[in-house]
Amino acid sequence: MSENVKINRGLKGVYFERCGVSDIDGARGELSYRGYSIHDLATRSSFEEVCYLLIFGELPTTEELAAFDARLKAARVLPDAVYDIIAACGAGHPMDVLRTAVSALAALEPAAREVGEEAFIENGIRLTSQVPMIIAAHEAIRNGRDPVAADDSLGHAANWLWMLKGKKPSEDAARLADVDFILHAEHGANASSFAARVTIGTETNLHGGIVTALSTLAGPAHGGAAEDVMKMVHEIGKPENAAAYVKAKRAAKEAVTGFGHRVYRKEDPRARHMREGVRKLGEEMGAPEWYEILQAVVEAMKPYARHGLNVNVDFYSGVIYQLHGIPMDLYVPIFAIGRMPGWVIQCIEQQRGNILIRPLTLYNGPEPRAYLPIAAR
Ligand SMILES: CC(=O)SCCNC(=O)CCNC(=O)[C@H](O)C(C)(C)COP(=O)(O)OP(=O)(O)OC[C@H]1O[C@@H](n2cnc3c(N)ncnc32)[C@H](O)[C@@H]1OP(=O)(O)O
Ligand SMILES: O=C([O-])CC(=O)C(=O)O
Repeated sequence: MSENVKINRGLKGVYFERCGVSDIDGARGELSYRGYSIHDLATRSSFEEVCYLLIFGELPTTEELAAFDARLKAARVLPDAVYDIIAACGAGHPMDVLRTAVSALAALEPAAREVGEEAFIENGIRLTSQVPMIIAAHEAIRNGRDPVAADDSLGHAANWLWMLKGKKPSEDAARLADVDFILHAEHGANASSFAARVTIGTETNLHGGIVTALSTLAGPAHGGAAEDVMKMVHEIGKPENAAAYVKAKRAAKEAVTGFGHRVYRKEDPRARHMREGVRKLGEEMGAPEWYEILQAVVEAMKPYARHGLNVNVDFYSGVIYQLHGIPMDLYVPIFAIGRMPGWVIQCIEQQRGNILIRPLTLYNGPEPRAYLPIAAR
């Protein structure tokens, strides 16, 4: 019987559910949220509007957006105990600190234990505001500074940069962060969202799902890629070294980070917005060499572009963060800020008409055998 079973390792190409949130056309390299092209959203929308769209299914009216924005701003609070926990974890990787702080919120805020659609929406909005606060507070505390209080005159992206740096960002910097969050907001059954759905499938609360998602996002095959791309760019050093770097990686059969995707066979449609951001920002800041190194890597990868191997969303984002003077270990947490509404809606979708997610593994261990007492082994 076992010979006839088809195993889908990594669940490649398996549909496990229907979902009306985002549509990824891997063959054409297209992405939309609730029917709206990612290109329209990245150029014309705001992160707050995209959060509303993802969670409630429609673009908001002016009044709906104002009310939603007020809910996000009202949620910009953290219990004192969370600041103490952040301080105690001070030297840890920011992603570990973020996950620990979100887990602590589950224990500290009684509403976090509630389940059901309304509770998921309320807690999802709360966490969407709290996640950037935690990351910024950790960055301040580990550098011996007091956390910067949120500024309610600023939108989500500008407020995040304000809390991180303690100075008001330029309009361009805030817009670039906003676009980055929009591009990262939702992506179907990616590893972290799928993991969150497995957790919610056991009928637990939203915070449990988000802690799972944060754990899963952290690895280099998923959210950790932007940090690794930046390390790669530093290692390459100058554009003329890119070809030798790529050749050595491929000879060693190692992945070149920032390339490849489980679903896209054309370029990841999100990459073009980040590429343009790197090019412009690099020129404005008198540091065009980072863009040149990235483009030299793209050129060097062309001979290996079988199976549609192209850059993904995180190939360019690291350089943008670096040009803004953001430490490398914050790159994965920044992805988490953007992905919050995607995780929230995936958890909501899972608990609507929930079914426990529990696939099978095909046994290939020893044949049945007799138990031997320890003295006889
Ligand atoms: C936001 C995100 O999570 S996007 C992804 C971020 N991650 C990265 O950038 C890390 C580097 N990329 C990778 O490790 C992979 O591309 C993954 C994990 C993202 C996807 O992996 P898979 O779905 O298993 O890749 P896929 O089946 O499409 O691979 C096809 C072929 O391309 C190769 N390939 C895939 N990615 C890369 C890469 N980055 N560099 C070189 N070759 C690669 C595979 O080895 C495979 O070759 P083969 O057929 O000769 O064995
Ligand atoms: O969809 C995936 O597998 C990974 C990805 O691009 C994302 O989560 O944004």
